[in-house]
Order: sequence, then C-alpha cells, then structure tokens
Amino acid sequence: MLDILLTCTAIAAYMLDGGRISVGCFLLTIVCLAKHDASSSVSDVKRGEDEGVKSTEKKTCCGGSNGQCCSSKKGSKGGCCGGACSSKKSKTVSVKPSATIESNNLATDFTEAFKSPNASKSGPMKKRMPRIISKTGKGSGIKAAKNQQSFFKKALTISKGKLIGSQIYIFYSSLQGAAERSAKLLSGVLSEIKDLKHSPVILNIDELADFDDYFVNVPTENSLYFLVLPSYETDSPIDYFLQTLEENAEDFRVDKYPLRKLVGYSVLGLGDFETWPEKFCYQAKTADCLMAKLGGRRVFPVGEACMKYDGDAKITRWAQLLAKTLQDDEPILYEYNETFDDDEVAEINQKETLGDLEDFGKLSELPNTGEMKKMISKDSPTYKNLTKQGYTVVGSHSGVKICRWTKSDLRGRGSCYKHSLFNIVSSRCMELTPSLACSSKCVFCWRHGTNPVSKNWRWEVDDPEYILENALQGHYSKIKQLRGVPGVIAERFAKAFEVRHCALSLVGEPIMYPFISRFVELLHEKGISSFLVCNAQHPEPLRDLGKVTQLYVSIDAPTKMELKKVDRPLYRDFWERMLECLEILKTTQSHQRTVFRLTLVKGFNMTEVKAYADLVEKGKPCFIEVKGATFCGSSDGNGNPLTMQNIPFYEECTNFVKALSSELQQRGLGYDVAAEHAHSNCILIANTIFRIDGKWHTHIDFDKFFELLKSGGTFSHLDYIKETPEWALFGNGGFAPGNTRFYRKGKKPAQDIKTEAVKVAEVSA
Ligand SMILES: Cc1cc2nc3c(=O)[nH]c(=O)nc-3n(C[C@H](O)[C@H](O)[C@H](O)COP(=O)(O)O)c2cc1C
Ligand code: SF4
Repeated sequence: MLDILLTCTAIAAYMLDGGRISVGCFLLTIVCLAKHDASSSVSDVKRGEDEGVKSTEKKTCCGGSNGQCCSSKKGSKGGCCGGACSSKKSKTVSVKPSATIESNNLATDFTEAFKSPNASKSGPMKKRMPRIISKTGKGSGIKAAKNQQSFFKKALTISKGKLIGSQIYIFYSSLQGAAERSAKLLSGVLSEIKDLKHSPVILNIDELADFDDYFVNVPTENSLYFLVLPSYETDSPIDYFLQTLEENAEDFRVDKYPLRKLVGYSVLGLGDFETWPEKFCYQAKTADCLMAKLGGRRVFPVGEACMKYDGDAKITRWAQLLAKTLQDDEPILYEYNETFDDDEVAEINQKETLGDLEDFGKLSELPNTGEMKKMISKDSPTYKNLTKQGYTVVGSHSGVKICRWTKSDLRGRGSCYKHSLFNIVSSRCMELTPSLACSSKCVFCWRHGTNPVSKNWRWEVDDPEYILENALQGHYSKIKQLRGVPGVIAERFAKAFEVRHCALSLVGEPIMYPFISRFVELLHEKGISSFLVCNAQHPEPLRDLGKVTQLYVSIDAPTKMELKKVDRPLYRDFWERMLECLEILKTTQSHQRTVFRLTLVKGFNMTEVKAYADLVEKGKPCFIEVKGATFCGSSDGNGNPLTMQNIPFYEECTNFVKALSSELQQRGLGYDVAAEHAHSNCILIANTIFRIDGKWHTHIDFDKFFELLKSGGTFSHLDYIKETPEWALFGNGGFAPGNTRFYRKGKKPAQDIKTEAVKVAEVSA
C-alpha cells in the first residue's frame, strides 16, 4: 500500500514540478517496486509450503562419503563431499502439484507423497511443514534426471496418515529360529501399541511364492515393512533375497523406485559380534541400503542385535523404541545416497554377484561380501539340516542319499517305479545331485525351503572327478550301514557296491552345475548309466549337454499360471524358458531318450489335459512319465503348502493318463499308455515308435548303451531298447517277480497304494 502511495506522490511531484525532480522520483519508484517484489516473494514461499506452488531451495551437500560432491561430478562414479562441501547456492525452483510428481519416476518427493491428509494450511501443522524439494530439473533426459537425483537425496517427510494406522508386515528369514522368534517378539510389542489399527502380519521371506508380490508390488497402499534378518557368512537364503532386491533395483522392467509405494520400512539385524566383528549384521545393513535404493523410506534406524548373549532383551528394547516412534507424527528426514552415475547402470547390470554391491555408494562402507561363498559350508545350518535328513554332502555343493527303494530292493521287497518302466534296479542305483541349489521352489519339493536358491551358479565349483569319487564313497558307506537290516539279501548287498545307475536328480537342479556334461562322461566311463532330470529353466546348458542314457524334463504344469503356482520359479521369464527347453528336446537333443516328468498335485495341475497335450506336441518326448505327488510332511513352517487333500489317488492318476493319451491320439500324435508301477502312483505313456510288432520296448538295454558309446559313433534312443516285461505293462501293476510284496501292519492292500505314497518322505527321483 505504502509503495503505491509513494509512486503516486512521485508522479504528482513530476507533474507539478515540471520534471526537475523527476530523476529523484524515478529512483524512488524503482526502490518501491523492488520492495514490493521482495515482500511478495516471502509470502509465495509460505504459500508454496502449503500449496506446492513455488519455493526457494538451498542446494545442499548430499552427505556422501567418497570425498567428492555429487554436484561436482560429471560422468564419473564419484560420490559427494560428505558434508565438507561449501557449494551451497541459492536457487529458485518451481514445484509441480502432486499429480505431476507421481508421473515423474526419476525423482522421489516424499514431501508430497507422504503429505498428511489432515494437514491444514495453518495451525500447529504449519510449524512442522517439511522443506519443499523440487521435482523439476532444468533440461530434459539424463541431464535433468541427474539434476533431480540430488534433490532425491534428502527430504523431510511426513506420513500420509498416522504410522500406527498402517498395515504392518514383518518379514523374516531364519535358519536356526532366532529371527523367527524375534519377528514374533516384535509383532507382540507392536501389537500392544494403543490405537494400532491392524494386527501385524508375519511372513517368512523364504516361503514367499514370489518376492515381486511384496518387493516390486506392495500388498496394500498403507503397507509398513519391518525386516528381521540374521547375517550369515556362509551361503544362506538371505543371499538370494538380497540378490533379488539388487536385481530389482537394476531391472529396467521394474519401476526404478517400486518401494516408494510403502509407507516406510525398517530393518532389524541379528548377528554375532563376538565371532564375526567384521561382518556383524552385514546382510541386514545391506538390506537396509537396498530397500532405500528401491525407494523405501526408512522410518527407524537399522537395528543391530548381537544374539550371543541376551539377544531377546536387545530385540525387545529396539522393538519398544520403534513402537514409540510409530506413535510419533514428527516428520522424518529421508536421505538416500545415490552416488553412482546413471551411465554406469548398464555396466552394473551385467554383474551378478553380491560383491558388486560395493559399487553402490554407501554400500561400499559395508564389509566386503564379494568373495565366492561355498554353497554349503560345513559350519552352516543348511549342512546340519541336510545331514540330519540323511544326505551325505559331497564337497560344497553336491549330495547323495540312499533312497528308501534301495533299501527295499536289498531286502527283496521290490524296486521303485523306474524298474518297472525302464529296467533300473534300485539296489544298484545311486541318487546324486551335483547342485543342491535350485532355481525353483516347487510346492511338492521335500527340500523344506532351506536349501540355497538362485537363478544361476554363484558359488565355488568342485571338480567333477572329486564329486564322483566322494559321492561313490558316501553312497557305499551308507550301503554298508544296511548290512544289519533284517532281510537284506546277501547277493544283492554285494552287487550294491557296483553302482550301475545314477539318478541325477534327488534335490536341486543338476544342470546348473557348470561341468555337468563332463560329470556324465565320467559316469559313463565307469559303466554307470545316467538319468538326468532338469526343471526346464536352463535352456543353454540343456542345449550343450552331451549324451545321457535318459534325459528328463519336469513339466509340473501345462499353463503359465499353473506353472507359477506349482513351481514358484525364480525366473520372471520362466514360461519362455520352459518352452525353449521343449524346443531343444525336439531339435538339438532329439537323439536322446527324452522323458516328460509330470508330478500330479490335486488342486494345482490336474485339469488342463489339452494344455499338456500342447506341450507334448511342442517337445515330442519319447515318454511321458506321470506320477502322483507324495506328501512331504505337514505344511507347518516348511514352506510346503500341500496337505493330504493334494495327493491324488491312483485311480485319479490313471484317469488323467487315459485322458491325456486319448487327447494325443486325437491329434494324430502316436502315444499310448505302456507301463505302470501302481505302488508308487506312476504310469508311463510312450511314443508308439517304442511299440514294435505289438510289443512295448520301454526298457533300456544297458550293455548295448555302453557298447554304442564305446564305438564312438552316433546313435539314437531306438538303438538301446529292450522289451518291457509282462509284469510291468499297464494293467499288470508293475511289481517285479522275485520280490515279496510287503504290507504295513493292519493295512489292507487296497488302501496301501495311497498310504505308501504318503509315508514316503521323498519323491523317488
Ligand atoms: C555359520 C554361521 C555364520 C554366521 N555368520 C555371521 C556373520 O557373518 N555375521 C553376523 O553378524 N552373524 C553371523 N552369524 C550369527 C547369526 O547371524 C546369528 O546366530 C543369528 O541369530 C541367527 O539367526 P537365525 O537363528 O534366525 O538363523 C553366523 C552364524 C552361523 C551359524
Ligand atoms: S522338486 Fe526339484 S525342481 Fe522343484 S524345487 Fe525341488 S529340487 Fe527344485
């Protein structure tokens, strides 16, 4: 008002005075106008705080640690000044309304994202208003993105609503139980918060069917995550979890900041400072950084509890402090130190191992996790678990185990279904895997969720010669232990020390082992036939594979949706991988004796007969082996969701097989039901090229196989076949003569078929 009066006075003086004091008045006018501008600017900032229209931003140091300010770097990996930088320029920038902010995925403005719906433009909220952070950078493309990144590093944020109104998810991973216990403890403490709106949900990370459901997408829009993570110097499922978070952060198909949809997160680390001072809680700290890198907002500092002494008390203290903070609506300073350069993302993308985490700014402060770990080291809980389950761990990634059918055959009680279907005698068969790790988490797997999982090989590698030698030793020492078992037939016992067959399956994914072809060659050199089962997720090694006696591919479901449900594969492109594997069977590997292995799980994969037929048409296998799933224990805490209701009866399996066979015949594909082993719910469909002169030839002539191998010439699946004996044909049950059928006490033979399958704690490989 005053400036307008002064301006008018100056004009009037000019008119009256004839311009003599005009210069003075002009200067006065300029001063007045400048003063008017200044006062408007202050009120705009205030309004800006409330409306997000305009703000004054002080460019601050990014808080990095590499001795370089991010503002000074150009095309280099450098970090920032770590607080020593003095380049604090004033800058006026405009802030877009939140709708525009949402669409900009390069910068994350939690100031807007977590704005309280209750925040009024005046009153008590006003003094707690967060500093406004610009969303727009000058220019466009990568340059603009780089400008924006510096703003993303620090922001004072408030929550959309009260934190205690959020849906809390407590994730844990545990090998020995401490993290599980701590997750429950945390849940208990948080549940006591007065006015907590929803009860916390506890989830075992290792049992999640798909990490993406929680770490790319979020279950509810008000999700608040707490991660309870132990650290293991040895390989553990946490490695895979961290690897997935890292891959998500680098995957161009995934939103750059998928976890900004969370209300927030915090990580509680468990460890042992006394034994691992250098690596104390290192995996929890890594998880904390990766959650931030994915856009998560840290609502409470990472906890580090040494569990050696008094662990529960420390966890309780952390949980109580957290509970107190959750009830506090003060804004939170969000800071993420993204000091690596955009141009280097591609380079980082190519790297697979966790060691590459070092490249990410703050992560470089963490202990070096880059060395290749042993898949199963002797002091790891996984090793103890496996040996408790009867495995002999060979080297650091292979295992052998005596199958219950080996024992049964030694006692004259019959071999497994592979005897009926293919002529493999159980007492001379060694079950082995050169990779205890797998790239799937099948619902019917008996690994109980603790074995290592990974998409690719990321461990130390043992020599194939070493594995075979030690596996045979392990197998023979277990056979020796059976000499005192009542009913063992001396002749079979003696023969058992000359292994004739090797089932490369057992558990894990054998084809992941980098020297699988050489390993198979070594088996053949010792006169041991090879039965390799793979999960149709690794087309490259499948293509490169040398001759095997029989090559299996597991087809656990016929459609993409069902396969995801049954196998819980780690690969996002699991379906394409499976189709590629089938194509390889039909083309590059068509000289092999190929088998589709179908494991039927009621309620999961038993309905889509036509879709199965489509896959058979694609892969044209020699055989389709259909087997009802077996029950591997209760669903409590072992990651296996199957119950007895999911185990099909033999009749249900035969109905399925008949339907599939007739569908294939209708399509003009020559397949028919050939053999069975009713005792283990197993039936074989064979290509009719194996029905010669009206007689099925599904058995293998092993002598002929080795003869052909020695000759060095090329040969195919039809060159080492043998007639299927009468007792093994479909309809005859498949129980080999010369054995005595054993029925469990009090069980009628009719019931036995299903009960037997249930009692088996493992799927016969
Ligand atoms: C083989 C082995 C390796 C371990 N390595 C580390 C480590 O590197 N850093 C650490 O802080 N604690 C380490 N620990 C300690 C565990 O993290 C700690 O015992 C934790 O409470 C285990 O949690 P869990 O029972 O839920 O698996 C290790 C423990 C074992 C048995
Ligand atoms: S069943 Fe086989 S493929 Fe499936 S998770 Fe177990 S080991 Fe892996």
